[in-house]
Amino acid sequence: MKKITVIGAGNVGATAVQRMAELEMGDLVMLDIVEGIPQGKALDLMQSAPLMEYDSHIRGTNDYNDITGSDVVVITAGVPRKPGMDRKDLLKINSNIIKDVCTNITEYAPDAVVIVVTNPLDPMTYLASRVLDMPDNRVFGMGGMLDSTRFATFVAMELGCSVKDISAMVIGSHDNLMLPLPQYTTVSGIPITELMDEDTIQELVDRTINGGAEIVKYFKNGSAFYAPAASITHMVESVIRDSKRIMPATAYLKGEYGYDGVYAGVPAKIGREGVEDIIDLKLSDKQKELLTKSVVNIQSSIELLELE
Ligand SMILES: NC(=O)c1ccc[n+]([C@@H]2O[C@H](COP(=O)([O-])OP(=O)(O)OC[C@H]3O[C@@H](n4cnc5c(N)ncnc54)[C@H](O)[C@@H]3O)[C@@H](O)[C@H]2O)c1
Ligand SMILES: O=C(O)C[C@H](O)C(=O)O
Repeated sequence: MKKITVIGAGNVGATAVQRMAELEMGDLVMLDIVEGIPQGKALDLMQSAPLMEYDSHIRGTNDYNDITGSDVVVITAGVPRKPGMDRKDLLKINSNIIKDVCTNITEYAPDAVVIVVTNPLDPMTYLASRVLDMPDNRVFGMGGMLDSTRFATFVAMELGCSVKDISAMVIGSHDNLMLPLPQYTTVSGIPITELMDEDTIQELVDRTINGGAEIVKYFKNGSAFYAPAASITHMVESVIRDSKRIMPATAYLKGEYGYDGVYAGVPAKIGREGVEDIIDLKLSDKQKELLTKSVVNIQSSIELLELE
């Protein structure tokens, strides 16, 4: 059995653990700073196993000793935004949490592949990679995966077709400057540019960009977690099964798309080693311009990080 740890037993973390247990992806450890919460949620999930028929063991803990030997560690620890806030408003508070969590991962699970989920996603992934002191390919973020599943959902709603035939691609930052790519978003191989007019596509693009805020507005006191947990599960599965699936990931760029030394969302091959390859897509001039804005925005957040 593989060992998967999720740090943060809140909405996203606990839902991801539930999804991964139900798929029997491995034995799971759920760690949180609050005493009792991970233990109680883990026990509750274990008591679902006879009915849902999974043999994954789930341990809830506050002790980093329990993450030793993890193959994958997912970081969901952190504060979610409330209506009226940007993800960027969480930079300071969540930086401190990422530093604490990553210092412990370095000590207790130095061989794991680490997937960052905490917002603001792109600078938090950069920060995690600096604290973790691991090869850059073993640290990446989940953001574009969620944005792409949202885009796919809206395309299916618009066309009245099955979501199963849709493959969507969103790159760039996981914020208002993300870049949904219609020419690489297909229905059974047919680009949506062949199936809808420009105005309709733009409406779906705008809804995707505002997808997180749309949910925050409903909840009032937190953010999305079902689709984020599904996105985490999809990425972790590709690592633990070494499936080498290609999906959007917040990866460390070393010249790809013309950028160096920054984390941003790009299509990547995900396997046992983490990010095993990055696909350099051909973009239109307008898309290149928008990607630059997105990356410059990530860089400006990185500059605000207090790195030793
Ligand atoms: N990247 C994405 O696509 C994406 C999607 C959804 C949510 N998020 C982000 O994920 C984070 C978590 O969201 P949520 O809805 O689960 O929030 P939540 O408040 O439900 O859960 C967060 C958990 O983190 C724990 N925590 C805080 N500090 C900790 C520490 N130092 N060590 C261990 N645990 C700690 C809290 O006790 C809490 O249980 C937020 O920052 C949110 O913005 C990102
Ligand atoms: O919107 C948020 O703050 C949470 C997450 O990044 C999302 O896109 O749902």
